Amino acid sequence: MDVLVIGAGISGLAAASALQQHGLRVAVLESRRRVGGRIHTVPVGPHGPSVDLGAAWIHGIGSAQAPNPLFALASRAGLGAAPTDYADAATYTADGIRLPPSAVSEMEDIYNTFEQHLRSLLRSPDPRPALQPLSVALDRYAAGAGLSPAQHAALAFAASNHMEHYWAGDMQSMGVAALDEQVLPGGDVVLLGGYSGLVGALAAGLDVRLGHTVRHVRYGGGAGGAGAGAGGGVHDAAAGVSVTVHVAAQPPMPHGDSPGRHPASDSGAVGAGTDGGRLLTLHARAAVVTLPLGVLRAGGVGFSPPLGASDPAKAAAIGALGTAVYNKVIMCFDPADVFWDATAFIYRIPRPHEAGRWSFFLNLQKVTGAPVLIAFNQGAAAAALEALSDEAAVAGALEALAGVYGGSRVRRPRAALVTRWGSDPHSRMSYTYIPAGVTTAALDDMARPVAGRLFWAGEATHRAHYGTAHGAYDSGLRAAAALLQRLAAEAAVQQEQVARSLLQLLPPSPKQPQIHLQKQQSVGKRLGWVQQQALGLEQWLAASGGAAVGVLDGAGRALEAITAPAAGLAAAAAGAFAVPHINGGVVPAAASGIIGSGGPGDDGRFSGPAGNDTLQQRREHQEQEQTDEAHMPQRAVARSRM
Ligand SMILES: Cc1cc2nc3c(=O)[nH]c(=O)nc-3n(C[C@H](O)[C@H](O)[C@H](O)COP(=O)(O)OP(=O)(O)OC[C@H]3O[C@@H](n4cnc5c(N)ncnc54)[C@H](O)[C@@H]3O)c2cc1C
Repeated sequence: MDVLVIGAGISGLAAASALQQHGLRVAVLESRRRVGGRIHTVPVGPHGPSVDLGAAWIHGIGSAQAPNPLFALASRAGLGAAPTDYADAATYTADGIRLPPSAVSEMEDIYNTFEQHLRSLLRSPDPRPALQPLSVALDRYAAGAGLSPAQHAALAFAASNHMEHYWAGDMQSMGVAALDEQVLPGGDVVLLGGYSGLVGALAAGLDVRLGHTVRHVRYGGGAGGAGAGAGGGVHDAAAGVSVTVHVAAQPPMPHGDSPGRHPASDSGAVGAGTDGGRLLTLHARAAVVTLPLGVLRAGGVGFSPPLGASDPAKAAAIGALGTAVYNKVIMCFDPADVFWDATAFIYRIPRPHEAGRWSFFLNLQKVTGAPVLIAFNQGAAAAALEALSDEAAVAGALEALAGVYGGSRVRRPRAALVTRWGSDPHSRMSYTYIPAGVTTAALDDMARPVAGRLFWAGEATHRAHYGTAHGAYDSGLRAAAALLQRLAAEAAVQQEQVARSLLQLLPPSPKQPQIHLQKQQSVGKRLGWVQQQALGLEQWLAASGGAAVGVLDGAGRALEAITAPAAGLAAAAAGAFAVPHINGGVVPAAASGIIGSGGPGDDGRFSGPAGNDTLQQRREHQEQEQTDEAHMPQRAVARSRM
């Protein structure tokens, strides 16, 4: 296996898909019994309409030139989408008084000015204002701007609607730096058939292993990686990564969770091994870790070496970033029972002791035609909701609606679903927020690869679009690109070493090219994964004034061409040859170490000036030479891809 991707959420699927497209062998390890993670579309009740328990909106479809990648993916997959307009709303007090448009408009104006003020704080050279809690910033702003108590209260409600419902933390917990993100243009849409259509399209053709709960990740350091050389226990650093997985005893159900289990909880799949499952260790060259921040923080997945040793900043970010809880109470009614406004949204200004509870409802009937009302709760209110039974949670939502519409008008839903993302063992959160005292730089810490073996993706690793599905998707592509770049760099180093070995076999003068060509082919076969390209070699031998050694991969594809400088063999013989190094640099090498008359014997050993060293020993010598010669003057070198 080349790469193990941990987690089959949208970030893991994006990474796996990209890596597989580049020819790598990839397995995705997923603890749940379904793909999608925090994206999960299910019917509300038997034969009910499909609803999203997790992500529902594509936030900002982008422009024609730069579309939101998820919107582009949805379009390619033929998934329908419907826009939502947040201004298409009815706003009520908790006692059912509807605010006139002028009051709503005044409230929005106050909020917009406040938001501009916060953005100016982000641009301030003094970092401290960006670290304060949003609630403190709001109170200070209200005092400074001379807002009346009514205006202050209106601003608090609008800020809750805009900020708490978007980032899902409480104003007291979230910091001003939360605004340091990018918002894609084009307005928001919901996917008509649900978000799971997107992950289904991404997962097609991938090797996804459901019911595989990762318990431990051992990793070594590739050359030059952060943390390289840190103690990895029994794990061989050069081998890449070893992942210990608990495989659930029950056969995974690819299309979802078992009937009767609450769909948002998936609680049965992370067992302690008591369910008769088995432990398995898988090996790969590298891994992409997409574990949710909540799972990382809970510590259920171990890392060797510990992340705190390999990347202290990442370990600190895992502890510092916020794990927001956002929950939905999804109620499906008989079409004849629809009692609420025909607007897309219903906002309710909560009573002071309700702390933002039951303040935001989405009317799916306006958006998709389904007679469904979704109540959202965030932060502490959402966490508290998880302790309630489904019946009690629905009763709370209906009671709030009764305050708005009158008890006699409110009907009971025929089916309902209540999410509990905070206690879901596979996520332990809804999404990441930026707490007071923290900046979005922590998200970069989350994203940084570790030891050249562990690449990180997931919404908590995206500085510009954290907390979103498109940010998660994009982070998967970013991690895949970094991993590919790393493997390519390592391959280049290996190719360079092979090229050195090939060059060692060249004759002092190119009088007997065929003999040495055969020897070189022999080396190529012994190396297993590389063959020298005969044409390039013949050119090299024939020209002696500079030509190319080509290296092919096992499938015969050209990986690299290493071209000698114009002076070629003559220059090399004179002791000033250079071969390309990763990232366009060069590693100079003395002619005496490169040009020799030896070649591989039948036993695979080299003979010649360096004695009877094995190929491995010779490589080690060469590595030592590289180190010793690092300060030698460099000559021009050309590097080309064939
Ligand atoms: C209620 C709610 C509403 C949301 N609304 C929106 C929205 O409207 N728009 C939007 O853009 N975003 C929204 N989001 C956020 C969005 O859903 C996430 O940002 C995104 O889905 C995260 O994807 P991910 O791949 O980073 O993580 P995940 O989807 O969580 O994927 C991680 C995967 O790792 C698996 N895993 C966990 N532990 C292990 C283990 N030990 N071994 C193996 N696998 C493991 C998990 O099961 C999961 O499948 C919402 C989220 C929630 C919860």
